[in-house]
Amino acid sequence: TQSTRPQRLLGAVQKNATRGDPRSVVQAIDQFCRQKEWAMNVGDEKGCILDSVVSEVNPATVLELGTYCGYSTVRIASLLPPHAKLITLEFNPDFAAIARQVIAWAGVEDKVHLVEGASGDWIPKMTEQFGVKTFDLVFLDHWKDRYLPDTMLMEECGLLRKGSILLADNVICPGTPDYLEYVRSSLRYESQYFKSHLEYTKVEDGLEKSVFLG
Ligand SMILES: O=C(NCCCOCn1ccc2cnccc21)c1cc(-c2ccc(F)cc2)cc(O)c1O
Ligand SMILES: [Mg+2]
Repeated sequence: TQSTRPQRLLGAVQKNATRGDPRSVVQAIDQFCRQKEWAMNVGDEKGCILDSVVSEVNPATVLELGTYCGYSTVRIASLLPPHAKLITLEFNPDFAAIARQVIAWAGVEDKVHLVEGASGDWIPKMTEQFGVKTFDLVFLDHWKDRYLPDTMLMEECGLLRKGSILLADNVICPGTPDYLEYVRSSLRYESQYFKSHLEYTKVEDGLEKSVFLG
């Protein structure tokens, strides 16, 4: 039977990356996606912007919406302080199964809690299920038409505090126009656009960083 792209990506990690070395896992995935098959990881160019935001925020609690194969999960987890927690949500069970193995290969499983399900169902349960009061950083990288409703849901559930950072991928390509309009016009957010490119291509894309003002 045919393998899937995530399965082939995992194979490239197991072949080319060193167990327990998150940076080598990131490099192996980027090499696979540049040389073999494109895949929707945040990628190396936007990944550097992600790294700088994570390092600046130095978060104790992180929520990632959209795990896919775990590329950004590994990038973020490798930069977290010792007792920090990263909760990552993945809707597709096949993607989640691959991501668990990529995360384990990188040796960051102790910092990561991968949850399978839909953001609309899980966001209201974050506090009771994981004991998280608020998130210091949220990385939005799931269905592009869910960025806005889920941001409003996080506000309603009290998961954002004064200073919480939202970092959104793909605000240009595929695009999240309603989300961009909201965070850029709302008096409750201070937003900044980081111009970049769609992973592994020359197409414009970028990350939007928005600080919740409370
Ligand atoms: O679609 C994308 N990502 C989302 C995956 C599903 O996410 C579903 N999903 C994951 C948790 C989760 C929780 N609740 C609901 C849905 C939930 C995505 C797409 C592209 C892209 C750009 C140009 C193209 F020509 C084709 C594709 C690039 C990206 O960087 C992306 O991130
Ligand atoms: Mg993305």
